[in-house]
Amino acid sequence: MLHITMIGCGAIGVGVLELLENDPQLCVDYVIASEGSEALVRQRLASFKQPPQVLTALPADARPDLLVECAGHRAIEEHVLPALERGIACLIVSVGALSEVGLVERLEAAAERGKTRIELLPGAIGGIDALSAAKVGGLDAVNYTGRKPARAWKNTPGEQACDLDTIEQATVIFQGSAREAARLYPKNANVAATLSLAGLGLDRTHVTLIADPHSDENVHHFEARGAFGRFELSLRGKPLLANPKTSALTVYSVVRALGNHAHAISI
Ligand SMILES: NC(=O)C1=CN([C@@H]2O[C@H](COP(=O)(O)OP(=O)(O)OC[C@H]3O[C@@H](n4cnc5c(N)ncnc54)[C@H](O)[C@@H]3O)[C@@H](O)[C@H]2O)C=CC1
Ligand SMILES: O=C([O-])CC(=O)C(=O)O
Repeated sequence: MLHITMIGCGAIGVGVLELLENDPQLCVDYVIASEGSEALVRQRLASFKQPPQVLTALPADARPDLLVECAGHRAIEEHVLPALERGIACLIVSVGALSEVGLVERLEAAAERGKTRIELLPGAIGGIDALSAAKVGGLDAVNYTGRKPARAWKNTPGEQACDLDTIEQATVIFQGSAREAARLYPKNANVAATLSLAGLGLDRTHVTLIADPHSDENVHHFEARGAFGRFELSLRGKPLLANPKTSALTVYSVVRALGNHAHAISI
């Protein structure tokens, strides 16, 4: 059985715990919550048969097989870097955090010192295997378009680009590099950052973001061209009820990745 520590227990975390509850090969022993939110998280987990222990930091003597981050950018600094130094393998869902200058190098150095590994999860997007394989032969262009319901862009610079409450047509709220998208839209830039890391990098991946008042899906579309040929992928993700910014596929991506570590065959 694999012993897991989960960082963050919001929309993704609860979804993952629900799906793992009856898996005999995976056990989440600890959930690490942010300071002050422990009681709320315990309440969220009250209906579980064997709820994980809720703490604000991993105990010094804990030695999980895997640590999975489902929390947000700050948690990488707070929990993932120290865990890597301790030799704990980490799975990261907040891939957008890696667009911060120098963070990739710090994660690599911490994993090397701890003689362990970091796995960046595909989350809300697919085709990352094909894109990173295509990169081996050389890529010429990667263009990504993220289209979400207007309400998903609340509290982002999208509010300055248009009136999200009254737009009647799908409206482009951003066009530029993945680096700029990550800076301006940190909570919506995970897919752009993942495509950049697998493909052409933050400066050469072109991003378009759209607020769509008629959509209730998170639509991720990208096109890649290179020596391998060309492919495009369009993924119409259903948002989670608990957080409309997050696609349900992200939960399944975490469960798949954990299962691949525990089961005899990984796919
Ligand atoms: N790779 C991908 O495709 C996607 C990645 N994400 C990332 O996953 C993260 C979580 O998403 P949701 O569960 O929908 O968000 P959420 O807001 O529902 O839940 C996040 C939870 O993490 C907790 N948290 C925040 N900082 C923490 C810290 N430093 N230590 C411990 N707990 C902390 C919060 O209190 C909250 O309970 C997002 O911030 C986003 O960056 C989200 C969607 C797709
Ligand atoms: O669709 C999602 O779940 C999240 C998303 O767009 C992103 O962070 O890039």
